[in-house]
Amino acid sequence: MRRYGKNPDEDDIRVRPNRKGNRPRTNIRPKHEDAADGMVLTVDRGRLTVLIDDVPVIAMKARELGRKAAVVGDQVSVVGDLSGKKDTLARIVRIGERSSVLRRTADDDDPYERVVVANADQLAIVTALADPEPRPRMIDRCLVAAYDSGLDPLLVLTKSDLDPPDKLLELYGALGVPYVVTSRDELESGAAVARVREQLDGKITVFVGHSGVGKTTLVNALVPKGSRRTTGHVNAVTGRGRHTTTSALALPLPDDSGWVIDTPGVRSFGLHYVDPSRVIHAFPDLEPGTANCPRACSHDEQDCALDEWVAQGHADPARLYSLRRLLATRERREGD
Ligand SMILES: Nc1nc2c(ncn2[C@@H]2O[C@H](COP(=O)(O)OP(=O)(O)OP(=O)(O)O)[C@@H](O)[C@H]2O)c(=O)[nH]1
Ligand SMILES: [Zn+2]
Repeated sequence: MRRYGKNPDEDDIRVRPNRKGNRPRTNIRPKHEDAADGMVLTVDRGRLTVLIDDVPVIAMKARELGRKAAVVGDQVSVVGDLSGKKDTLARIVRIGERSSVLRRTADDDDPYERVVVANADQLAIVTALADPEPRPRMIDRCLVAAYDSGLDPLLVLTKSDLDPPDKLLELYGALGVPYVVTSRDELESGAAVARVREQLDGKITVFVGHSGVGKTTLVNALVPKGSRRTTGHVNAVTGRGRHTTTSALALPLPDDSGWVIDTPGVRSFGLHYVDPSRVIHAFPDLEPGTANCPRACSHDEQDCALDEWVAQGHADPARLYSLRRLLATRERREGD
């Protein structure tokens, strides 16, 4: 016999005995009416940390959700033990509609796309100006991922004490990507942090960058220990640091001024899924020129109407050149 109460299953639509008789019960209850809403901070081997009313709660996905995975940044509804106490495990019963999804495939040939982060507004592409040398193709691939996902890109150029940013900025000038430049001195004085924060204000920003570019240094400066209250506990639970986790981790900026989502180990983005027609949305000056393109035009082929559009003076040739350079990064080359 199934009993109501101990482990209430919200899908159960049987009429609850109404001993007091003062509240009419219906057997058509909304699903999971008592669920609490929160945001996924990190995922570790099927265990998700969800921030609910400032309390990090460990939860797993309810079976009824099927194959759909909840990812960092997802807004979810949770039932069960929400105390956040050790060894408790709540259940995620609903994943909210996503305003954006940042996807990648492990490889360009890998048709299985993974959603890395949901609901982010901005992608901060962290690149060192030297040590390690900047890799423009890697930056381009990240830009394509941002444009494809509908995230605003932001270039964060670190280590300007080692090399000036001029050359790189020239390369990205035509794209009009916003940027901030940081150096060791400015990190220490706080000037760099203030400048970066300005760009993050009120937004959910995903930080990507490959090893050694200074991402950890920057994130630590942006999100000081004191404002990690919520995730200090998480770290103890997920053991981040003790073993490597493949998940992103959401960290609150001080004074509720936004979120930083740190992504370990995203060296590049497999771009298997990218649809040129979504990327072109990021080029509103070129987009009208695609009206005469052949069907499913890659915008990087002989019959593409954009050459004509630019030749007629409707847009800057440098913009078309940049678009094509970005689209070309979909073909993986050695070193990507
Ligand atoms: N010269 C200089 N060095 C910096 C700057 N920022 C960070 N570094 C150094 O660069 C090295 C790498 O910095 P991290 O913050 O660990 O880089 P990361 O991108 O997080 O790298 P992983 O931890 O390997 O993922 C460290 O030795 C930092 O001290 C900077 O602005 N200027
Ligand atoms: Zn075209």
